[in-house]
Amino acid sequence: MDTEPHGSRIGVLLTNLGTPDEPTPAALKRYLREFLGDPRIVEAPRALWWLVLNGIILRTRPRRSAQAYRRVWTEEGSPLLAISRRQASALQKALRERFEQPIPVALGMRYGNPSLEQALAELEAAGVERLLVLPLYPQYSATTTASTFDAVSKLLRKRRNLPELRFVRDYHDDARYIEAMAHSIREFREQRGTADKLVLSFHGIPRKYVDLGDPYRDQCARTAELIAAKLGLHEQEWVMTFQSRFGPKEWLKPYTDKTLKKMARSGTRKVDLVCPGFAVDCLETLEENAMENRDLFLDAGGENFRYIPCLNDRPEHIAALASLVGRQIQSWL
Ligand SMILES: C=CC1=C(C)c2cc3[nH]c(cc4nc(cc5[nH]c(cc1n2)c(C)c5CCC(=O)O)C(CCC(=O)O)=C4C)c(C)c3C=C
Ligand SMILES: [Fe+2]
Ligand SMILES: [Fe+2]
Repeated sequence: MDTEPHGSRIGVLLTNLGTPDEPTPAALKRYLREFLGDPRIVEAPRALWWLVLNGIILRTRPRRSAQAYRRVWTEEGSPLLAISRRQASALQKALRERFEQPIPVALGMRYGNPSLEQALAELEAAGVERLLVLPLYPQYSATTTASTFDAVSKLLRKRRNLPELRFVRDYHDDARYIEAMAHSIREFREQRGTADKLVLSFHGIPRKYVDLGDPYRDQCARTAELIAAKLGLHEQEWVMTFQSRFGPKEWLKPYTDKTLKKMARSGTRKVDLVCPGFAVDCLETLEENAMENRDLFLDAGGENFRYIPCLNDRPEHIAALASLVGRQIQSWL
């Protein structure tokens, strides 16, 4: 982290969801207990949910999830964490170049490690008095963005001397983010040819949350439309879907897996799939899409399934994030 002292002492807390420390049932149990215990993630009567979580889910899911994580684990550890670290250091470098002063960037995960507490302590130690929180969720959802806000404000409750605070709510229609997404898809297709259909797959949430006012689905739809428009795609050349369903209740539709199966059965041969809502490749993109959903599409009669990686630490992504930060901290400079 950039710690050279400077008058303005602006800092950025870059956050993402988090990941288990190891791909083992024990580590998964710790991670899932924290994650699924968050009332923003599962809105259910607490006592009842505690029983279901501890009595059923945490007895079975950690083993299954650990197996899935093992399929994507790298020498550097969890992809989400390894890539996020690269992102944070690239962003810090870009900010220093752009604003000609050190702007420390600390990485904190909503669940697991490095924790938000560790990241806030790093920034405090660097003398940061003006803090920008940037959750890497392009589309706002109470389950993710608001949950990060809850956790940061809870931690700041312990401080006597608060920093001046800004919080990025979302950047679903940010021109540089949309352009970075379109550029990455265009580049992929220029190198490898164009498929019959582009699937833009977002993480789902329970449908009820949207019915109660979560703007997530509308923001995903807007992002998808903007990317498709930037690529000059016709209506029949792309589709927005929602993945990673959890539990028996209805989630946002159309579901990614069911859509892929239907497409394969009705004659779509070549599919490209991209995940604009994930700033970083992770279990949900690398295992669920690039492995499970690929198999599903091919088994149902599809010929070619190509997964287009997330923006990760691509230079256009880092530049888009740096310009987002720039807009937020303009009056602090
Ligand atoms: C139980 C409900 C869940 C909601 C609501 C939910 C929303 C949500 N999640 C992300 C991003 C990610 N989720 C990831 C993993 C993951 N998600 C859930 C459940 C819900 N997510 C679970 C149980 C898991 C863990 C894995 C598993 O056991 O299946 C990840 C990947 C983390 C990694 O380590 O790689 C991300 C990223 C968003 C954006 C979102 C709402 C918009
Ligand atoms: Fe999730
Ligand atoms: Fe999943």
